[in-house]
Amino acid sequence: MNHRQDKIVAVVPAAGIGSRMGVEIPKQYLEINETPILGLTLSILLTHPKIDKVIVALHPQDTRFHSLPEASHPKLQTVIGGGERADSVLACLKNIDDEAWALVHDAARPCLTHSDIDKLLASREQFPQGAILASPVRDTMKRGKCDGTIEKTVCRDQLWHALTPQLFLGVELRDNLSAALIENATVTDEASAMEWAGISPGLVSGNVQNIKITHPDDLRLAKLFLAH
Ligand SMILES: Nc1ccn([C@@H]2O[C@H](COP(=O)(O)OP(=O)(O)OP(=O)(O)O)[C@@H](O)[C@H]2O)c(=O)n1
Ligand SMILES: C[C@](O)(CO)[C@H](O)COP(=O)(O)O
Repeated sequence: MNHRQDKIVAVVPAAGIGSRMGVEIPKQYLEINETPILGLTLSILLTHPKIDKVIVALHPQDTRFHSLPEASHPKLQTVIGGGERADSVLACLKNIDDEAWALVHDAARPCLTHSDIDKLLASREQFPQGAILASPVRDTMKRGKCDGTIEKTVCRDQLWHALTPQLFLGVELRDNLSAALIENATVTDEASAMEWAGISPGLVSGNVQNIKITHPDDLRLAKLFLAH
């Protein structure tokens, strides 16, 4: 395919408060092996040879970012994020060239590998409209009822966990995300905005260790994964 211009801009939503983590400081500043999660995530992106620029969305009241060693990296730019993850992503997308590819990656996923980034970038040949890293569900899937019992077993064929990064042409993602938000569509990841616009993004099987740190237990898992 014609990549038009092969400029890759990483977009990192890091403006959340980490309420499910249940601690005082935003989870992206919790440390694993004495390094803040956001620092770990940024260093993976900043050291990837194909990533030209990294734009990070920060909470308006963020006081910690400037203390990270990565904060002064020449490839890095910051913007103020919004009320929801999608608003933060959109704030970043307003700062990228129309023809650049946006590689959107959660600050809270510090176990991403360069080989998974390479796999996603290479998938543009197969999925020119963009793709996401994902992992097929492994367990038997149940739909529950409000009373805590099982309504039914759900067929797990073709069910995937959506991971990040998610890769789309910046201008297309920006237009679809902004239109989906105006229409109050449910947009929990970039692919949902593209799906809303009638596009079928590709699914690229990624490393299951690329977890999102959401609950306290995830910190222990991430530490284990990063040790290997
Ligand atoms: N308004 C928001 C909300 C979330 N995020 C970012 O989006 C990523 C994934 O979101 P999630 O895990 O839900 O983070 P939080 O919103 O911080 O967590 P919680 O939902 O538990 O409050 C995180 O890197 C988070 O910082 C963001 O940039 N802007
Ligand atoms: C984008 C995401 O990480 C994909 O798994 C996820 O949707 C983020 O938000 P969530 O609220 O934790 O689902």
